[in-house]
Amino acid sequence: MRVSLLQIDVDPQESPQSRRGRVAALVGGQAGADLVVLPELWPVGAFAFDDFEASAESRTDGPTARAMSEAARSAGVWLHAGSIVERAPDGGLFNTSLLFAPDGELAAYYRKVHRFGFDRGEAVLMSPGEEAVTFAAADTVLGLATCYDLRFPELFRLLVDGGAQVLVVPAGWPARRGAHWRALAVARAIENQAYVLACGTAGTHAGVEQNGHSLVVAPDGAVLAEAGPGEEALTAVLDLPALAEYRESFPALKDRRLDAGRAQGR
Ligand SMILES: NC(=O)CCC(=O)C(=O)O
Repeated sequence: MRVSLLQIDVDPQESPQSRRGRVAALVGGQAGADLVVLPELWPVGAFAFDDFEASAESRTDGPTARAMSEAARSAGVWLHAGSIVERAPDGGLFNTSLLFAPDGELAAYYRKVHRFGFDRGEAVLMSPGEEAVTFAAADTVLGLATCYDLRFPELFRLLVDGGAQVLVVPAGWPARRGAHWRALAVARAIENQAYVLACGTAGTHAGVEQNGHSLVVAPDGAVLAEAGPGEEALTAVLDLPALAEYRESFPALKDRRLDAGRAQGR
């Protein structure tokens, strides 16, 4: 399975409309990949909180959904189009990832469960998603998560219980916590014996330097590919039969003790 992670530079000088056109062309350049992945909130910037309201769009027929549906169709690829600020029919905002099939259909969407910002930004401007989402695509099962979700291993367990073999994590991760990004992506791969595709943004927006350093991590924690800090297309080949063999030969997931009680204070 050939994957391409497009680590997009979110430059506030570039309009979302212009960036959408540029990203669509970049997706077009990945024809032949089985899955192309984009980062979190790349049309607006994950930290551009002041612009969330104005950039909110429909997940079915907003400008990003339409452009990415057409990009997936013309390249003939599965496209995880990163996330958008979704305006829900009731007016609420969500940080919503979109997965398009090679015919351009919106096959699945995931609303970020863990909102970042504590008492500001996304955490107060957006509503939380309530569901873990897995989806069979490109001859595997994808598990969907977004950025800050990386810090919550229990979400990833739900994805693995749902059959996920490839965990797709679009992000807008700040450079100042780059060490956490790498450690968490590798840990989620090892503990879940799954591939992790962690696709971040590049550049600086809203005064927050982005980490870049998108990662493709194998189920044993080996980093198969890592981007630099700038805009880049990162490619890798995932060996899905080897993943199944690895889970058989090192069956740690089967040793989970879901029956064990909570820790007791003594
Ligand atoms: N966009 C985000 O979710 C940022 C997460 C982050 O900065 C962190 O977990 O650290």
